[in-house]
Amino acid sequence: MTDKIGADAALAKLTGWAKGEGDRDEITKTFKFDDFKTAWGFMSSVALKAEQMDHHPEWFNVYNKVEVTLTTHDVDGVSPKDVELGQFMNDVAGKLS
Ligand SMILES: C[C@H](O)[C@H](O)[C@H]1CNC2=NC(N)=NC(=O)C2=N1
Repeated sequence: MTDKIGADAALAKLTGWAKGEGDRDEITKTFKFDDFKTAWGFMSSVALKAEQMDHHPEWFNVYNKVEVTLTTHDVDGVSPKDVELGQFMNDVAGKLS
């Protein structure tokens, strides 16, 4: 079981993320890449990490853009798992950009 830390605590640790616009305790970021192939590579890397963690993003992809929302259903809010996955996404995107 993981702890709920809340969006503000997560945002203090993550570059470029923001509070989601929904009613839930969630964080969001839009990643932009050169093209669809690169966006898909990002999503593939993140998907493998998400499976390893048993922690899955909500995301929406159009061409080179991937809009991501992270929250933890098990605690009904943002947890350290969201920080870990969000940081992983930042790291992968940094290598692809
Ligand atoms: C049973 C399984 O461990 C859970 O449903 C996992 C799967 N992926 C998950 N992903 C996210 N984002 N939050 C969860 O609480 C969650 N729980």
